[in-house]
Amino acid sequence: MQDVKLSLAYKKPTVVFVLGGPGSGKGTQCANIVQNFHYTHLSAGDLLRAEIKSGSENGTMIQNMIKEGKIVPSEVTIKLLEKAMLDSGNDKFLIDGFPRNEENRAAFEAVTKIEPEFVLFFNCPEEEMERRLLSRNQGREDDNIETIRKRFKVFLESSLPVIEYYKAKGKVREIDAAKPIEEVFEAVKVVFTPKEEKVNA
Ligand SMILES: Nc1ncnc2c1ncn2[C@@H]1O[C@H](COP(=O)(O)OP(=O)(O)OP(=O)(O)O)[C@@H](O)[C@H]1O
Ligand SMILES: Nc1ccn([C@@H]2O[C@H](COP(=O)(O)O)[C@@H](O)[C@H]2O)c(=O)n1
Ligand SMILES: [Mg+2]
Repeated sequence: MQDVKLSLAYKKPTVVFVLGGPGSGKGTQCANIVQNFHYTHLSAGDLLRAEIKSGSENGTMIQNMIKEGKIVPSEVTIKLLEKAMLDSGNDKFLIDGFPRNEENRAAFEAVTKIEPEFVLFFNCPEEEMERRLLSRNQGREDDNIETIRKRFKVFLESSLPVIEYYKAKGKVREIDAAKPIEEVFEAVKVVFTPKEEKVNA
């Protein structure tokens, strides 16, 4: 892992944290951003689910945490993110669903020495997020009403403070995520379009 750290420090990658409640549309919008702005999308949740499937020694622990809507220890998630960043060959990343709590945030900064360029925050009412999750139909073990309620609680208690932390630093770009997918992406595009292009448009 030392090589990974050295390489990431050398390349000074651009990182955008993509945050928002469960079902706010992070993954959906990241897919759109990738097509238009040459970022690599890394979903912390997807990496953890892949780790379970791989039969890793941490698999059972991760599976239990996800079923309970709990946040996996940072050490595990950061190792997966670092490896995925290095394997991608890119130097621009959308890190979706991370940092999820203060421990995630502080550990990522300490280990990688990377500060996010900005934080994209999809703000969406809970009733709308619940509707979306209950009709997602992707076979996720945590898309049931019992776990969804736990995930909402964790979001309010542990993830929102991270967003507040970055707000105080002027790094949050907030998007109204309750609108239809295309309208949300129109607002996202404005955030990713360089200032000089906006002036010339
Ligand atoms: N703006 C939108 N309007 C209506 N449905 C949406 C919108 N954005 C996403 N969806 C749908 O809502 C569901 C959840 O979206 P998505 O998986 O992108 O959310 P997420 O924030 O990544 O969720 P999670 O935190 O659980 O991974 C999907 O079925 C998606 O198609
Ligand atoms: N930083 C993270 C991100 C996710 N998890 C766990 O995965 C679950 C699903 O995450 P999604 O972003 O795909 O919704 C989440 O509820 C956590 O259990 C995590 O531990 N740490
Ligand atoms: Mg997602």
